[in-house]
Amino acid sequence: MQQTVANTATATAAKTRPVVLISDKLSDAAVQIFKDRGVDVIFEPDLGKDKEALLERIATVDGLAIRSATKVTDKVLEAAKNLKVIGRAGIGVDNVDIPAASRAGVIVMNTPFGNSITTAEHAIAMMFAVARQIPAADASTQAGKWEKNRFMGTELTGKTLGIIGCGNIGSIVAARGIGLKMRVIAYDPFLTAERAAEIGVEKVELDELFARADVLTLHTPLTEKTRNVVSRERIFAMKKGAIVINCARGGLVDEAALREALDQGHLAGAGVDVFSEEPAKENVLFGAPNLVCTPHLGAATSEAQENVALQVAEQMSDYLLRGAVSNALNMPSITAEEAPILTPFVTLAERLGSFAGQLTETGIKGVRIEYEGDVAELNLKALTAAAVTGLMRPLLQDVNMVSAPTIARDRGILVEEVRREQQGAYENYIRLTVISERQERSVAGTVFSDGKPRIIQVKGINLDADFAPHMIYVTNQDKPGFIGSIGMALGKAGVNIANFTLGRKEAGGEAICIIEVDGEPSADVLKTIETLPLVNQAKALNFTG
Ligand SMILES: NC(=O)C1=CN([C@@H]2O[C@H](COP(=O)(O)OP(=O)(O)OC[C@H]3O[C@@H](n4cnc5c(N)ncnc54)[C@H](O)[C@@H]3O)[C@@H](O)[C@H]2O)C=CC1
Ligand SMILES: O=C(O)C(=O)COP(=O)(O)O
Repeated sequence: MQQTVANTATATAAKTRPVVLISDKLSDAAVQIFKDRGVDVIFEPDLGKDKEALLERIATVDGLAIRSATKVTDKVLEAAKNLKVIGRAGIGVDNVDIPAASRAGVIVMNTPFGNSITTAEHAIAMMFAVARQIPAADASTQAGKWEKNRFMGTELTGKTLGIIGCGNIGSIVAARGIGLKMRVIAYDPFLTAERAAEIGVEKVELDELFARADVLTLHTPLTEKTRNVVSRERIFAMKKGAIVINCARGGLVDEAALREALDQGHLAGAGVDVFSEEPAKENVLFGAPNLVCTPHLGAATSEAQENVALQVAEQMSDYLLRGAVSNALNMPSITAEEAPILTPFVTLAERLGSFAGQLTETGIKGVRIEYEGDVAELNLKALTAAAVTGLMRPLLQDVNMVSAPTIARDRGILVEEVRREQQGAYENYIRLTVISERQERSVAGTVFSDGKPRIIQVKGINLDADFAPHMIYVTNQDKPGFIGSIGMALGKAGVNIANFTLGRKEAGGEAICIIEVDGEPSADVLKTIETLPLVNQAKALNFTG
């Protein structure tokens, strides 16, 4: 697909000047860059809010530059007959249906660092605004009330700042918190003990973070794993008088429960920049005591807006005019000449990484990728980047092949690459081993002559399976009755088995079973499998998008 996409873009450039539609409020700096580079621009800053008009305007353009107001749905992508690239001038891409974009052959790029300092500063500003009730005190003072006794605040020095999501923004917030003499604790499954020590935060589990934080601040992307992470139960498990700050995404918090906690005085206040529905003209939170709200202003400084606008215009122009790809979330960064040879191995490496990433729950210390046979002669940088991207993507929504190696390095994740001549029966063989705090887990694959990647080994156990959209990974004991019991359990739950693969260490020993199913298995189905007598573990694996 990479080559097709790249060629299409270059071909367009050869014929006519490509056209980019800007459907959100981007800095004028972007328009200038596009024009200077040879890209025509349609600048309609309010278009993102008008779904019907967007469907119409998107039909013929080559590129779409957006912020968070434009929702790029399946429907929008369907209407976009000529679209090659979507550029997000900012970080979060939860407003873009990336699997749908991939399916449509449209690259999605973002600007992963341009607004992170600004957003971290907003979180800190919100923390002070809430701790000292500044907006309410301001309104009261300007109303001539002089209510000196009404606005008793909270001192932040010595208090515990709990950070959920210690990536780019979270670690800047941590540094600022430490500067304010706060004790900083963080929950982030990708934060290693070494990285935590380096940035001066104490790594804790989620429940402990909720129990200890005086101020809780959120800095994770919105994914299916993070949605509602600040749940009712967790809000009420917080200390009385604690503060919640959300400058990440609205869907991370149970807004109704937060409202109740504020009304009851369980929480002393909250600072909310982002809402489950935006624009938030109405919200259950509005009117709650000591609630400070801003209309998604986290990235709203002229510095940050200039950064992201310039960057997105440069990246999009580079792609549309030269086929060069950077900061793409759904496409490896490789040249058009390399693409046809590398593509099947990039897919294999990314899927092996994703396989391991979906099974890893504790901090990752390192990853070793061994290449044997023909594949060892290729551009291993791209392949390793693809493997690391796959590994981190289950948790880091925004990771891509360009940023993955840097992110891994920043987080102290050691990436080891081993190149070998062919050793066994396979002409090409890639084995990926994840070294986590608790264990080592390896998965290996190959690309057959049909160009399709296959799983051929897990934890040293030979088997043979496709990377299917929905799979169940089971570890079990190799004893009679296992296949029957699992088949019965799935049948009873109405789950259709498309394929079933087994492998074992030795007769009667440790075994692995990979089941391809039609549709995503529910948590209940996985629980049922896990309670079967011979089963040790059952996990869902997903290879869509
Ligand atoms: N309010 C605003 O205007 C802005 C909001 N944002 C939001 O902030 C988010 C974070 O941005 P960055 O720090 O640049 O992203 P990042 O990718 O550098 O960091 C996100 C961190 O969250 C962690 N994480 C992932 N799943 C997790 C989970 N289940 N529990 C705990 N941690 C988890 C990741 O390991 C990672 O370290 C963005 O995705 C975006 O949604 C970003 C910019 C502006
Ligand atoms: O970059 C992000 O993730 C943001 O949330 C910023 O959103 P915005 O560009 O201000 O609509």
